[in-house]
Amino acid sequence: MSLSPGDEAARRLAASEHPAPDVVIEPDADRLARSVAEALVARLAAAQTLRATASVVLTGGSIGIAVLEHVAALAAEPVRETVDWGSVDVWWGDERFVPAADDERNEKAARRALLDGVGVDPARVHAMPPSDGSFAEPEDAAAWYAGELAAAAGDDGAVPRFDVLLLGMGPEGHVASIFPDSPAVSDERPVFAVRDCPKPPPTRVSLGFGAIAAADEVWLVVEGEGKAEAVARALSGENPRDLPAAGVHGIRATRWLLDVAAASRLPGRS
Ligand SMILES: O=C(O)[C@H](O)[C@@H](O)[C@H](O)[C@H](O)COP(=O)(O)O
Repeated sequence: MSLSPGDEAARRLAASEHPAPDVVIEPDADRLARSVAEALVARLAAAQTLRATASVVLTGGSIGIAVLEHVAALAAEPVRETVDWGSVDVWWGDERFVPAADDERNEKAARRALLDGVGVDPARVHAMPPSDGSFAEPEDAAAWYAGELAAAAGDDGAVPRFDVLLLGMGPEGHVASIFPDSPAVSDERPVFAVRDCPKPPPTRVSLGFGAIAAADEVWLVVEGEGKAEAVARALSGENPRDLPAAGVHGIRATRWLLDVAAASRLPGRS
């Protein structure tokens, strides 16, 4: 008995457990950042038409912050969709465990790029604690953040269902602060401390694979030739222990949002 195309797709989806990732390629890093910003505004606005609130998990890194800068610019343009930022829950995928005023903080960069200019509700901005806050140790900061996630999740469990979870990726395939062959790849907690991180600063707090998988959509935003090999390996099903970016999936969608350079090692692209 031959399967109809719809049956075949359902069979593949069931077999794959996760929807197949989709790949979007933009000409360069700036147009990638703007395209992701437009898509993020549309997705959050759409979520708010359904339930008045929306939730996003931000990432650090250069392209992650560039996206926020473009979102801020869009907020100043007469656009089709508008986001009620006062009803958006903002979380982080990872954070450097350094003083709050340190320029290395992902939160500080996100506030400067977007949050301080769009009227977010302070009670809905869920920053991971700094090293000069209430917690002297990153493990305690992580435990507190796990409580924040669980409180927001309510009956849904340990982690709320995020509408969009943004991730950058390092040249060796790390996402958030989950690095290859590190304890983080097998840590099943939703959030944990990371020490001796290969990317400075060395001490961080990071979501784990389980929390990332709670997102409705996971968007990996990657630019540059230096990451092309890792992109190709991730999309060819590499072991997440060796290449963490290969191990992240959204419930409904996993989107690889690339510039031409980062996509250059994909089949048919070189
Ligand atoms: O805190 C961090 O450093 C980020 O969360 C990290 O995971 C980042 O997204 C990647 O390292 C990509 O960074 P670039 O976009 O700057 O290459």
